Formats: sequence, C-alpha cells, structure tokens
Amino acid sequence: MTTPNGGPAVAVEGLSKRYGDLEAVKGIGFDVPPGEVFGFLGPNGAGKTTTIGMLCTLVRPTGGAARVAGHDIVAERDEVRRNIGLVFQDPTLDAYLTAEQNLRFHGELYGLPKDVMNERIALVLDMVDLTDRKDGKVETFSGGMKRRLEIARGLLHSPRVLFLDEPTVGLDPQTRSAIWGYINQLKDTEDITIFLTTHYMEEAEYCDRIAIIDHGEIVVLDTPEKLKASVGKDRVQIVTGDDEAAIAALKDRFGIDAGVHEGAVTFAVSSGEEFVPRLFSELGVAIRSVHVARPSLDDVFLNYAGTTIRDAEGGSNEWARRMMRR
Ligand SMILES: Nc1ncnc2c1ncn2[C@@H]1O[C@H](COP(=O)(O)OP(=O)(O)OP(=O)(O)O)[C@@H](O)[C@H]1O
Repeated sequence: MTTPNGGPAVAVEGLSKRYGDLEAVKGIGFDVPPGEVFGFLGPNGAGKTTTIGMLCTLVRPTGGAARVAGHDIVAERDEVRRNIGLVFQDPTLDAYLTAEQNLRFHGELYGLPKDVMNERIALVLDMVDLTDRKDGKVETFSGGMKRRLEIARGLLHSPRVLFLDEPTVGLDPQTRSAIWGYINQLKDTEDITIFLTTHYMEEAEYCDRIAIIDHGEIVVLDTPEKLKASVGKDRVQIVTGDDEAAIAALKDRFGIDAGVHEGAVTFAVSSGEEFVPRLFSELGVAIRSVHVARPSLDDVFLNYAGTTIRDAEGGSNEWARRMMRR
C-alpha cells in the first residue's frame, strides 16, 4: 500500500490531548509504514484509546499533528474516515439484524457500489469464518463471533488502515488465538496497515513493531525481538531447600537482589546460562532445580516503564521491579 504522498500509513508528530488538567497524551511522535502490524501497548489509562481516537478523527487533538493514509486528521477528517476501518472495544453491531444485514448496512453507509457489495460481503464473511451464519441474527452470536463480525465489517470497504482497539479483550484464549489468525491472514490477503492496541503482552509478540505507552508518553518503540534483546537480562528461578538462606547468599556472594516468586527464588542476570554453574559451585545452599528464561515482553515493559503491566493495573510484583531496575 502507498499513501497519496508515498509516505507512511500513519505519521504522528507531537500529538497531544489534554482533558482539563490531565494531559492524557503528551506530544507523541512515530511513523507506521504501509503494510505493518503496529501494536500500541500500555496499561489501563496510559493513553491508548485517546491516541487511537485522535487518529480515527473521533477525538480532537489539543496539540501536534497526524496524517493517516496521507490525510490530516483535523483538516481532512472525511478523507481519513473513508480510508480507515474501526473495531472498537464497545460493540456497535445491530443485534436484531443478521450478520449479512449488518454488513450491507455498513457498506451502504460507505457508498459501496452494488456490484462490489455482494462480492466484498462474501469475502469478509469467509475471512472470519461466518459464511454459515450469515443469516443468523447477531443477538444469537457468541462474544467471539460478534468480534469476528466487527472485524469483517471494519474491512468491508477495503480500508487502507484498520484500527483495532483491544480486539481480543474479554475473549477466551481459543477465540483470541483465532482472531490473531485472521489478523495475520489479513496481512497476506489485503493491502492494509493494522494499528492495534492491547494490554496483553503475549499478543504484542505478533506485531511487526510495538510502541509502549505509559502515562501518555511513548517509552520505547521497536520490534518485539529487538526490545527483548535490549533488556539483556535473563530471569533465573531456583528451587532450594532454604529460600531465605539462598536469598542471603545471592546478596552476599554475588551482590544480587532476589525474591520469592511462584514458589521459587527469582532474580535477573545478564547471562543466565553462564551464571548457573557458578551458582552451583559458589552459593553454598542446596539447589533442587534451576530454570532460566529469556526476557519476555513483560520484562521489556518492566524495564522501560519501571513496573509490570499487571502492577500498573493493581497487582503486586515488587520483587521483579526491584530486580530489573538494577
Ligand atoms: N473524555 C475524557 N475526559 C476526561 N478524561 C479522559 C477522557 N478520556 C480519557 N480520559 C483520561 O485520559 C487518560 C487516558 O485514557 P485512555 O482511555 O486513553 O487510556 P487507555 O490506555 O486506552 O486505557 P484502557 O486500557 O483502560 O482503555 C486516563 O487517565 C483517562 O481517565
């Protein structure tokens, strides 16, 4: 896909949004090239929905600028709207209409020509595996089917950029993985850029690049692989005969802060596999088993935002915060 000016599918510069005293989005900037699956990641209240709302022309920015599919989000609202598809957290399907009627209604709103309409409806229904249920009323659909239909509807008018706000929130793992199957398939079958928000770290792995937003600011932006490599620390978990003694010995002999997590003494070191032999020879406490894990995107978030995404949402993971900050 190319935009009219041959530039990025989404270009954001110094974009901000203030609600009274609260600056929800603080002058963020980034580009999304055509064809990318771009993930916008952050805890509740970080500013994800506000940003997506501005890019979709539903929320008016208080500062900065952005272009979507080559069009300015403030000066060219209609052009932006024509070129985007939206799937938001709150369902907006008509429950008393059938799946096909919902799509047809949307196609008419977008002025899809009649000859194209039937073909597009058949294509998007097939894409989300709802062809068999096209005559079923939406009120009889499961949560996952409704979300799939919303995605189909978002795609009906062949948008150049598809915005998905938390596309899998509240769905069971099986349906979540099916939705990701459709998103990946889209990359191959449609000429489209996908911009999605999520607070599921494991899902961010599927994105080509991710930006982590926290308190209205982008703290880091890169591919999942590069972000994980940048953390540079492995997570080591050991099951010991005496956790307290092990924690004291780790501090004493190696200067490492450890804590007990999930029933194991847990800490972070730069090269876990090389450290393990030293652990056995120098710790002086019996070790029953060792587990070494490469950094996950959870660790990435912890490293850059100084908290885990779960902590930011009210959980407790103080041990990890301490370790990764070192
Ligand atoms: N219309 C509004 N009026 C006032 N404050 C708002 C409004 N919309 C959002 N906010 C505030 O702006 C901040 C960012 O909210 P936003 O919904 O963008 O976050 P989010 O990252 O999408 O969170 P979530 O994952 O919960 O959807 C929050 O502090 C929120 O309370």
